[in-house]
Amino acid sequence: MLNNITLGSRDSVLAMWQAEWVAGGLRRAHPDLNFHVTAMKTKGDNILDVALAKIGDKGLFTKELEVALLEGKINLAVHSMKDLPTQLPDGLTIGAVCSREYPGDVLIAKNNKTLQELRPGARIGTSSLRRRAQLLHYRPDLQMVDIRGNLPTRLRKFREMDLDGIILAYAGVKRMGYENLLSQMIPFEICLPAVGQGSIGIEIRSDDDATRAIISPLDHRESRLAIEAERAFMKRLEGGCQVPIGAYARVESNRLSLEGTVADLHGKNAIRRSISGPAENAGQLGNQLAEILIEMGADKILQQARQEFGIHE
Ligand SMILES: NCc1[nH]cc(CCC(=O)O)c1CC(=O)O
Repeated sequence: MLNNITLGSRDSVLAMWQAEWVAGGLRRAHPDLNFHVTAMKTKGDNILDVALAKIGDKGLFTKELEVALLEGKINLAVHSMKDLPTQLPDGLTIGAVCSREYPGDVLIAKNNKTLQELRPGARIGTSSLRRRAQLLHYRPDLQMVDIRGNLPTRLRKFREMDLDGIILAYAGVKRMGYENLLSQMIPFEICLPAVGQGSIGIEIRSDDDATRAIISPLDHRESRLAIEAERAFMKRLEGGCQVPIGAYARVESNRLSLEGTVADLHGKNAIRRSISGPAENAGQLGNQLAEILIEMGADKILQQARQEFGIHE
């Protein structure tokens, strides 16, 4: 009988918040079982001086957890869905996708300015190629500055480097209790989120039916299908989390609508289309939307981005 369950998490404050949130949900669902969170460092946490896109390794924030999972040291791994590569190692699977937080990006800016109000040539901190590409498409005059690190570090750099603003995921800002710092919820028309952004996923061993059953109360069907569509879209485009791809899927009344974009790093070209269909065809819809974008030249934009930033997939 499985009654002591170990959850693995990265050791960042946000990751630990998320893991404790999952543990809390599991404790409410199973008052008779014991859950505890164990933290570990990942490669992405250790290498802080290199731009993320240049490290060029899928699973930067997940691999150590996956090894622990495969070795049986933990029963499940809690991840930000957006950090989880589309291709999981053999023997592992996503056992549950939790109810999604608002998935959009936000601006934290000096004097609470919006993107529109920023001074010409304003310096904006982000290490994400997706944010960079879409923001430059909206405001080509902006100067994008690479800042890495976890949320507290990025906020510190925002102040220390005297940046005009930084772009973050709303979900992280909310979970860390920084909502009072928000200057703008960036409209989806300007910036589509990263695939899976705002959702917490639980990874398990594929053959571990006991853990799968234990976590099933935390699975949220609409979020799971939406993210399945987004991940299929990204997989077809062969993008990791560090390519200029954005996507946002929603499920309403069992219909799924998906919007996706591929943008070049200078903001000159941005291809953006949407698709909708029955929610149970989530994966197929994601794949189809990717095909449409490829037809329009998305693969050329991505190829160029990979060359320019030396991304090795
Ligand atoms: N890139 C790191 C990361 N991974 C997940 C989140 C936010 C939480 C989420 O998407 O669920 C963040 C912070 C950010 O991008 O601002």
